[in-house]
Amino acid sequence: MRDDGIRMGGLDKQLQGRSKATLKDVSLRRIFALFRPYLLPLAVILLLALGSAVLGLFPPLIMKRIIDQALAQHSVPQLLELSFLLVLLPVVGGLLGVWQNHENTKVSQGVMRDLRQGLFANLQKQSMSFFTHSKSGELIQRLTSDVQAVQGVISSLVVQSVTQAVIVGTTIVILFFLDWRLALLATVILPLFIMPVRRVSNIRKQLRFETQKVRGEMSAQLGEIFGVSGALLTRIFQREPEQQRQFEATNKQVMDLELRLNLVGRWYGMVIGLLGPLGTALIFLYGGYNVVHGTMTVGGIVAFTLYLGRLYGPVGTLLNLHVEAATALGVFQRIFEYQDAKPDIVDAPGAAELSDVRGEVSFCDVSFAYEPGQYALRRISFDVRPGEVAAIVGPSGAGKSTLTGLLARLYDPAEGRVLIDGRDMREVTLRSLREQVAFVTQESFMFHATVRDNLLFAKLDATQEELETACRGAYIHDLIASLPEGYDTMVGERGHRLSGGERQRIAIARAMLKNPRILVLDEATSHLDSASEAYVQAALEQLMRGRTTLVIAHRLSTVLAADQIIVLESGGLAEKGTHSQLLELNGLYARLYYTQFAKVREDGERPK
Ligand SMILES: Nc1ncnc2c1ncn2[C@@H]1O[C@H](COP(=O)(O)OP(=O)(O)OP(=O)(O)O)[C@@H](O)[C@H]1O
Repeated sequence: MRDDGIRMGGLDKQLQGRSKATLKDVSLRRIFALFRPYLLPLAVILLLALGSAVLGLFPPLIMKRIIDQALAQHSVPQLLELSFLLVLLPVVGGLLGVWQNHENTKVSQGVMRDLRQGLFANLQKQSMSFFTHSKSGELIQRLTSDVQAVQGVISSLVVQSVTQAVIVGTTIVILFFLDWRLALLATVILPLFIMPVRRVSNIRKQLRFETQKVRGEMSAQLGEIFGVSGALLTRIFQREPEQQRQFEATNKQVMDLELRLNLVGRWYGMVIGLLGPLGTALIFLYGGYNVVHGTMTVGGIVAFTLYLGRLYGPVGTLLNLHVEAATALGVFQRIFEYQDAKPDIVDAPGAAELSDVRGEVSFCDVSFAYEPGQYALRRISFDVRPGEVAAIVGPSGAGKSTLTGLLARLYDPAEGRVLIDGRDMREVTLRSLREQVAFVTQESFMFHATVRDNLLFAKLDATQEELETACRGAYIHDLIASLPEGYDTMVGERGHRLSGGERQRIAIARAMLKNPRILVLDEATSHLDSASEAYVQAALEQLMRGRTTLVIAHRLSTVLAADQIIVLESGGLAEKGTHSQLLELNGLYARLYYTQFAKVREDGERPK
């Protein structure tokens, strides 16, 4: 016990030091607010619990009567009657218990559903920067097992605390009613056990927070390692042993934390366990003395010790509840953290609908930084007229993807404005803006669902005819039709059963279904063979027809066909103009042309 105490003291300090930085106090009011929609079932639960508590008060009194009256008077009818009551009361209590348990589960499951729903809704509102800063495994952990972890506490917090308090209260009254001196003796030892509870609770709260955090890290690790891309990378580089070691380390951390969590409070549990025997011994000593002197009956002592069980048991439970509830606060803290995450890209107050879009895009002095002070784009200005194609070129890391991301308001510029048809994007609703913009990137994500579902993602109410028209336009219909179940064929996670070019063409069909005015394309670099690339190219040409297009260009034909070329370098606008204008300048574009694009020409493409 001493050993635990010493260890706990060290840990206590260590965790308290850390807690200042990481843990805000989670208000109980906020937790109770979760139960507001369930006031009626809660009232039923409390009534049932009170009923059980009151029923539980009778057996010791009945036993007292059996010993002191029925047995003393040798009355068999009285004995039968009282024994029958001794059976009847627990049966009724048991039935109430079953009902209460059912209501409990309904409320706790309801609260958990609400928590998950709220978290999910808030995560859906977050901008892309939230997701680039989080690990998906960790998000899943908070939504699932963190929420699950509060289940036990939800019912204990609400129901147990009240019922146990009622049992303690009524039992103390009865004890004093039976014999005030004995009652005093039985209750004076209680404060001894209450004192350390706060400290134990705090340590457990911190440890629970830590444990869930490490569990979150573990989920994140697993999500990456066993995701298709991660699994592939691991196998190619044969990093299985290292990952095994990393996992072992996290796994051990979880185990150690759980062990510490279990250890803290074990000695305390043992002390609470001593409460009953200690109290009973005192009562038998003092009560027995009174029986010897004829001032108390044997039935009185028996009833008294039975009530003691009803006093010490619930006191122990209440104290433990405090500890358990505090432990759960650590988990609530993690859940609330995500519930409180404020989305940074939201509709401005009074934002208007963007309708009848012509498709004019303007960047006016736009600067952007992912991290404060580190600009990924600096003072970019250009205009693209409706239906025009702007090719964006530049060395790797120049800011091409960042620039296109601003167009769908995945991020907001730090300075300057992005305009569509002369209107600042931030003045229109996100929904109406994003309806007008479609992306086709190199990595075309497919959900693990049928081809049809993946297509319908772009337009939920599209008819089969619309799907087929789009797929024909994207040169993918024949392939889909040849799959075993046609449009109802499942595609694996990330569409891995389809080739890169096929996935891209499905993505193009998806964009066609969406039918936006503005298009953002990230051209495939080299992972497509020439036949596949020809299909993708033809599909893209169909898609671009009549739409304003910003294309991160890697192909010579694209830059040649573009109405203007925007050349980026280290986040700045280096040059802009047509192919021939830029070649004349003999600057960065000319250099790129002779190194990057001329290489493509050697591969068979011919400049016009
Ligand atoms: N989520 C992010 N957080 C922080 N920095 C980022 C993030 N995404 C990109 N960057 C940085 O911003 C700069 C521009 O990146 P961007 O992806 O826009 O370049 P790019 O021109 O598209 O490159 P590439 O042709 O290699 O795809 C780079 O320095 C990059 O490291």
